[in-house]
Amino acid sequence: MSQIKNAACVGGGVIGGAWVARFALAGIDVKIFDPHPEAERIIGEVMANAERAYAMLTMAPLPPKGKLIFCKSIEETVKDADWIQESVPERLELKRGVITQIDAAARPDALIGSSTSGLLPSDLQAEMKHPERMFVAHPYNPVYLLPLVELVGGKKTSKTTIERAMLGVEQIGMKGVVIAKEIEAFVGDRLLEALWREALWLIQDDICDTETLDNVMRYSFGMRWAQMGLFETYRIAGGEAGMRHFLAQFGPCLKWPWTKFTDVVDLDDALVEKIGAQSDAQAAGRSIRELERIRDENLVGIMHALKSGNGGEGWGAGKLLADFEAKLWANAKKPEADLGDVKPLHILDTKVSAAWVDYNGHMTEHRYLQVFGDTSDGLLRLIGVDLEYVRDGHSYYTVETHIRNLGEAKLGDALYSTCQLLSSDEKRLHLFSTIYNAATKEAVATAEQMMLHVDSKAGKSVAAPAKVLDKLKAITEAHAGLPTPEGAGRFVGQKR
Ligand SMILES: NC(=O)C1=CN([C@@H]2O[C@H](COP(=O)(O)OP(=O)(O)OC[C@H]3O[C@@H](n4cnc5c(N)ncnc54)[C@H](O)[C@@H]3O)[C@@H](O)[C@H]2O)C=CC1
Ligand SMILES: C[N+](C)(C)CC(=O)CC(=O)[O-]
Repeated sequence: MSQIKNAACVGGGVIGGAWVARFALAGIDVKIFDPHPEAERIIGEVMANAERAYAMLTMAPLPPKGKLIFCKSIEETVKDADWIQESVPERLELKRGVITQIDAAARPDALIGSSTSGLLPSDLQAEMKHPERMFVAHPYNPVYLLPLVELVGGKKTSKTTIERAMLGVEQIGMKGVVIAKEIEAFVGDRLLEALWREALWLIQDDICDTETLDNVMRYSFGMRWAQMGLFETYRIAGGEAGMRHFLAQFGPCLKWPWTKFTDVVDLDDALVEKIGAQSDAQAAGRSIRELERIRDENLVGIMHALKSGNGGEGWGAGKLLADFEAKLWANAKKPEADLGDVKPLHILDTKVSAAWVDYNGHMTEHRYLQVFGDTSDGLLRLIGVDLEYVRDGHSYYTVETHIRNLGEAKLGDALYSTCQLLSSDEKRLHLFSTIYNAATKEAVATAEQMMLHVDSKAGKSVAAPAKVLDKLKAITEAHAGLPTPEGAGRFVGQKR
């Protein structure tokens, strides 16, 4: 499949809005059709949450954000799209009608995915003229952060369509899994349905309340599931004899009356009110958007932890994030600069995200180090020390940093950083970076740093190769004519 350049989202609610964000943050223009009078506001709020989450998730250079274009009809929305994602309410007749309407207006080579939680693709594609290009692409909320998409073909879906869909979801940083046979609710939602039914019985029968049930999950097996899933968890639970022992020991329990979920609880008004009241108490006055932001921060933290898991190779969603970031760096515009320019190099442009703001209402201290770290990374890429160079076993390590905070940076402030080389030799790189407020041009912080070129396998400093030193020399000589930055050579402490 050629790259997705234009996407279309029909339905922009909880899921459709998050698909919009996922496509747009992957640099893809998105046309949207949703008759809801508040659709633009709702999708704008989802987009803001998504951008906040991505600012926490990665410092890799995202492509320029795709345009969001709100359309007045399905036809206008889908006519130029490479990928069309349907996310209207879970009603078969409504979905079938919308998908048939999409099919009639879409380009012959367009892919048509449905976000349905459990309807069969064969049923959805029944009235299409070109059913071969329709499939289920079932995501998990929030689509802009949870990478999994269940790809399910119907009786008339072509093999090529599923292959193209796999490439498409990979392009936007997601993990496509192909479900071998269509079945209602596919895999994830069947598992979730069983858990959900049992949970409702436990609340109905006053075994526990919603907070207790959620705590049982989040302080125990919920954490296991986030990285080991079910079967790997149980393999380990079988001890040295592994899965076969686990099955032998816990197989018989399956016949004991441990669960009731084969019967569906009667969601009568009393139970709805009981669950609603307990859920309200749990939320403790937090709005949905506030809960979404807490959820997103937690999900980012989990993915960061998994990114360094498995001995640093990454695990599960963390490895997927690492692979996606490597692609972002590889696809990023190669930094260009006139290395002989007699002025500090302009390296990084960024914006203070909500995740960077602390209880003092301004950018918190460790985020300055993050920006200075990304600034020195930007300088290193300019002299050819990029991920490929690092993979070849050499790098520059920072061995000393002195940061001065000169002012405050507030939520939403646009910032940029510059870098001046104070000196360099075959092993050392002495640099002075400054973060400026892009609007006022005032310096908000400086960092003086010493970096050492290393053989990362041997774990010792070695001379950098000529191809790097030549570039370093050009910059150092150009910067030799600059005034020594105010603050260079400073140390922490009061004047004696
Ligand atoms: N909410 C969730 O946790 C998940 C939902 N899904 C599936 O995603 C689909 C959408 O669900 P949600 O986003 O939760 O629902 P939602 O109610 O939040 O959003 C549905 C949107 O569709 C719009 N809409 C209604 N008729 C339309 C039409 N004819 N054309 C265009 N837009 C129309 C509505 O205005 C609304 O904004 C469903 O199939 C659902 O099963 C999938 C994964 C998770
Ligand atoms: C509750 N639900 C069936 C809509 C859930 C899903 O479809 C997937 C998810 O995000 O949990």
